[in-house]
Amino acid sequence: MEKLKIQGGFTLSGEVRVSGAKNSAVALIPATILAESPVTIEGLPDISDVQMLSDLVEEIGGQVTYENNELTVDPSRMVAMPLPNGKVKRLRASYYLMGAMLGRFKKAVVGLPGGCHLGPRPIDQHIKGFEALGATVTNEQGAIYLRADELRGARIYLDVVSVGATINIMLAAVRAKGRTVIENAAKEPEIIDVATLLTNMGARIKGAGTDVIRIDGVDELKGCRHSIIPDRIEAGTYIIMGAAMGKEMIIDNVIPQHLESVIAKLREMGIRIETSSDQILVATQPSLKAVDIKTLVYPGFPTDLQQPFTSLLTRATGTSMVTDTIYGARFKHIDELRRMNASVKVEGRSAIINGPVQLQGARVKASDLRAGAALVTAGLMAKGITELTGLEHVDRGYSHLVDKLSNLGAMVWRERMTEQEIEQFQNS
Ligand SMILES: CC(=O)N[C@H]1[C@@H](OP(=O)(O)OP(=O)(O)OC[C@H]2O[C@@H](n3ccc(=O)[nH]c3=O)[C@H](O)[C@@H]2O)O[C@H](CO)[C@@H](O)[C@@H]1O
Ligand SMILES: C=C(OP(=O)(O)O)C(=O)O
Repeated sequence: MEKLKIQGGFTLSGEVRVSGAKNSAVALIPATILAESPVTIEGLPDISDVQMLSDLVEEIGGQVTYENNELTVDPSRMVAMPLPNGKVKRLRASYYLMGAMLGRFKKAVVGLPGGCHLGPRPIDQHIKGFEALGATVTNEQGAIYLRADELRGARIYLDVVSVGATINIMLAAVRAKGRTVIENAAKEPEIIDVATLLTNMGARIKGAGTDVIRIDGVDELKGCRHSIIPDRIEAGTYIIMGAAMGKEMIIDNVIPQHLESVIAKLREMGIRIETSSDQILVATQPSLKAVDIKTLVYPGFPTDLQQPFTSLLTRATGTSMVTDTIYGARFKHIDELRRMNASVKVEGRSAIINGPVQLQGARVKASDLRAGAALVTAGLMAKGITELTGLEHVDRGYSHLVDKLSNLGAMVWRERMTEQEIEQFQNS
């Protein structure tokens, strides 16, 4: 087990290249199950969620090769092997195995997913969608059993705008008979990316990226090559780090339109930001203004960036409020920020931050992926050394974090934890 150490206070400059999008990758890999011949995905991030999903695809008989961030899956010998336990519990996106296996085999057994603990994360809308397509769905001892004699297109109105349900229904519906219409669909860029792959495989999908998606089912899908979109959340994390500590820092391989809500807020704080077609330049300023943030579905401010943004707001003058309308309990990082001298309190779905304060290095623990990103951001800003544990969360979503930050001039490194530290960590 390792911990991350950060000696804070160093200016960040130079260029950082963003990796492929985690939330696309974790859907694109299960989507390969639907093809009859090999699918290649280029530009995948080196993160544990990708490793986990390619292992799961291998477990059901996929032949997987992975080299230079390029994954090829030959799905021709796959079978509908039950996956009730094990790796499926270690990430959220294992739920996409349900839609993909249901589409291809008309049956699946997949354990309930894991992922970040952000309060309740039900999958009722996924199940409602599968049932509308004609599947029988039961929950038996923590695993979802799906079976259908035949999948038939249907009109599905999502009661909650859900990224996961939108993609999962799309994965099953591409192999249903007739037309499926998903209403009140999520509009995140990752949904367009998955629809692009499926379309290249031969699927007929219209409207991905809008709130009505129409899918005409086909009898067969073939292999193809697909290049993944850049990770807007990883990019946003580096922009926030640059807003805190950057001197003309450049974020490369980014689609600035994916981050308009974040860029607008940073400009409101007084941060200098310049955008070009695939790069963003960010430079901090001596004094930053407090702002309020409310997370919303895309294109609103992403919930996945509210935690690192909270760390940045400790430097702003005045009172800021961060309200998470997607996950009302996504505030486990706040206690840790307090250990670092932040003046933050949580009231209901909001965190209230008073600044500016000088953060101090401390021993802190990442309770989830973006809590980790928040604490790394805080560590970069802090006086002294910050020690971060819980790196298994961070490794789910940040490719080569230490190398990328070191190249920007940060003083950051990983160290093996002692037996005593591991015991303390496990008991905390
Ligand atoms: C692997 C992946 O892509 N993860 C992202 C995905 O998670 P995920 O797909 O889990 O998030 P959803 O968009 O489904 O969830 C949005 C909201 O809807 C609720 N809900 C969702 C489904 C459902 O069946 N019933 C229900 O009530 C959730 O509890 C949440 O409050 O979108 C989230 C919201 O942008 C991001 O934080 C995650 O990084
Ligand atoms: C919540 C997240 O991931 P997951 O849905 O995979 O847990 C995230 O990426 O911030």
